[in-house]
Amino acid sequence: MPEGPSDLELRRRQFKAQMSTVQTRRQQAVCVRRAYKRYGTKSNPYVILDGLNMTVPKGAIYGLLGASGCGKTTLLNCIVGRKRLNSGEIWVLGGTPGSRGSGVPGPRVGYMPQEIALYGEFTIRETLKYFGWISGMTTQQVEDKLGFLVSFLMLPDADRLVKNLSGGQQRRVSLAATLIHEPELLILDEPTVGVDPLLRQNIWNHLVEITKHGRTTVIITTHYIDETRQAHLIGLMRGGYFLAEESPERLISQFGAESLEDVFLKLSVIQNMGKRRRSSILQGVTETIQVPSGTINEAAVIDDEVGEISGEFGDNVSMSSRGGRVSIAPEPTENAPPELPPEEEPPMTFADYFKIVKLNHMRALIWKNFLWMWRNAPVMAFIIGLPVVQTILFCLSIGHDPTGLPLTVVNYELDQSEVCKVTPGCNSTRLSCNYLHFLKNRTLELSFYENEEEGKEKVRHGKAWATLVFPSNFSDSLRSRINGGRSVPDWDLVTSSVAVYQDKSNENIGSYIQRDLYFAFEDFFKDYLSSCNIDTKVGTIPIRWETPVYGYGNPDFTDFAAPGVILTIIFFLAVALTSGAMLLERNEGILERSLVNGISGIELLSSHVITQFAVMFGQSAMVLIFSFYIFGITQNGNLLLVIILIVITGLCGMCFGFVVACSCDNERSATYMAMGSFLPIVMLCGIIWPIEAMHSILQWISYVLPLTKSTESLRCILARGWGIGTTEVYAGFVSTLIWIVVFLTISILLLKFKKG
Ligand SMILES: Nc1ncnc2c1ncn2[C@@H]1O[C@H](COP(=O)(O)OP(=O)(O)OP(=O)(O)O)[C@@H](O)[C@H]1O
Repeated sequence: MPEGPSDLELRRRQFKAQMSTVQTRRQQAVCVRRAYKRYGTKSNPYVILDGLNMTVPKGAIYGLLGASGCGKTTLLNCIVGRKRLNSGEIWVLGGTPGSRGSGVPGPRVGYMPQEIALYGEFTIRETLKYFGWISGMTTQQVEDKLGFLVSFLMLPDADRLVKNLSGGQQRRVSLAATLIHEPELLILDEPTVGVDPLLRQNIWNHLVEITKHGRTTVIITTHYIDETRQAHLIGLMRGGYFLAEESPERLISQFGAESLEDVFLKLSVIQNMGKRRRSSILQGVTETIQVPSGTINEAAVIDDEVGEISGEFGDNVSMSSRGGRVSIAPEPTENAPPELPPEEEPPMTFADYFKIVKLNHMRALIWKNFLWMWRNAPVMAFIIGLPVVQTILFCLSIGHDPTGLPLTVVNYELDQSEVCKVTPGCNSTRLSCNYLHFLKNRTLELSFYENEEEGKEKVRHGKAWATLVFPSNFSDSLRSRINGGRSVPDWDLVTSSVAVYQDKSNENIGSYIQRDLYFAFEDFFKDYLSSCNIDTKVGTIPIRWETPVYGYGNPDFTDFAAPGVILTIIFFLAVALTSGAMLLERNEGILERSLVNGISGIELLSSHVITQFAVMFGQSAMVLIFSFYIFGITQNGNLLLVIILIVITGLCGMCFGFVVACSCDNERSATYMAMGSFLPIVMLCGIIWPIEAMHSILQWISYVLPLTKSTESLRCILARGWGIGTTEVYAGFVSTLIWIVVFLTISILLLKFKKG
């Protein structure tokens, strides 16, 4: 008894020819017309899609075949709305991908990219939960589907971490994540790579099963050409267009070939010859290898001459069979036609502006981010601990007075081999030694030499920072200078001074030595005057230093630098953390996958802001505790203001991190961008040196940098105890908030428009 038509054959018969109009194209699952896509520049284009037409009827399994690098993934990315065509049209499930109301990208589409695109630190269950949640499923629905997928795809225990699975198992988890929410359109980029033949057959059976009722459509790319025999339609892609778009059986029978591989080979030969010798040879070739009329895209063969590729080929019509125009489309049914998205994008209602985030998306994203942090606890501990380490290093190493600086002394007042000893009293003849005693108290290291040349030699060789030379009658001359009044001879004025030969190559050390010499002299002189019963005030310069209005009598560079350093640490660690997390997400393909599932740029950024806010809060708290309570950095202001300023600076850093991640394609360029911005910002925002000392043009640049105003503001709060009512203080808050808005806007625009 003859066997009846198989299930597959019955399904294929449903795809019947009809005229192609915009309305019929919108009825297809996917319809691509005159797609042109190039990479590279206009002057040096690398054309990937060159007038490609494609028609995928609803309920079909469409096998997309072509050599590696021919542009299959690019085409699929354009279909799911992640890449833009340079010209041409695409309808997906009746709408234009990316337009409002089309539902694409969104849960109507399931996209399995070529790369694994999963978090290695998640278990299979957690992975499916994440993708289920973002598609609007409940946890229970995910659990119900999980069991089926695990057994159908022969996955190991659902609580195994993805990173511990084999490559093939990981691909199957990726497939499960695409199937979990039963989308209307499944786009699978090489799902069967690394899958054993039995499971491959199971996957195909499953695809046949889910497409049976016409609700689900599948586009699948594969390198195993012959497995697409089970597809309803296959498109053979080469050189930027389809050589053929037909049912596999028809192709095989029309070409008299044994396999689809043979068909592809023959079509490729025809295309090559066409390219070499143009259409004139077409006839000969088709005669030789008996190519059936109406099968090949002749436009593809003779493209050089005709120029415009037939817009009708995607409707499964060759130029030679134009009379009998057909297109593959589902048979019109008695039932009402499927509901299509609106042709024009509906205008935004007032309420739409407030529906910028979906709760299920936010929940899934935040849960995923926290789970990632939890699974990477050592990394997170390092990230939270790093600012503390930086703060400790800063407080211990920057701004303190240098100690133990070596000086050489040549004292001609001493007899040969006499040791320099303190000799108290008004008539002391060793006042030089008394002065040197005060110098030693200021932690300078003194070493004595017999003559000036030897002392200077030490300075020249970098062994000492200065040499001091005391004249032989220093004490007597000094006394004469004090007692002589107007009649002091010039000679006594000269010999009562100490000559200093300094190495001033180091500005800071040079200044510290000068300061110590002055201060030590003041102390010595007061001591001397009191031993002579003279009022010590006579020995001071006639300027009285009263208690400072702000700060201390002996200013500390640590206090000056601390506000800028604290804000820089918080800002740049937030940059590193955010850009790192986003680049990881993007480079592993998870970002792309989430965006295809309908996650918006705003949702993605908001979820990162929320999760990393928690991290930043921890970082800020630790920095505050260490700076103010352990190292005692001056804090005269309102602590709440300090906390708010530090937190919004971290937020600003986070937003800059988004810009870095969105504008750089890999970690290396992100590192360059972060470094490239770090150094100028640190130099110009007044942390190291007062802005007033900069070149006037740089001062202007400095004022618009993100950390300048906030550093000044924090300094005013900490050192002066000013409140938010002061211009200098609120300017820091306003400038930081403006930068947050600027960075966020740039990131959202980059996420939206930076597509291929
Ligand atoms: N962003 C890009 N910039 C420049 N060239 C690109 C870019 N993406 C892809 N290409 C190039 O475009 C061509 C088509 O790439 P595509 O990934 O679409 O091929 P494919 O058919 O999917 O290949 P395979 O089967 O190996 O996955 C390749 O030569 C690739 O190098």
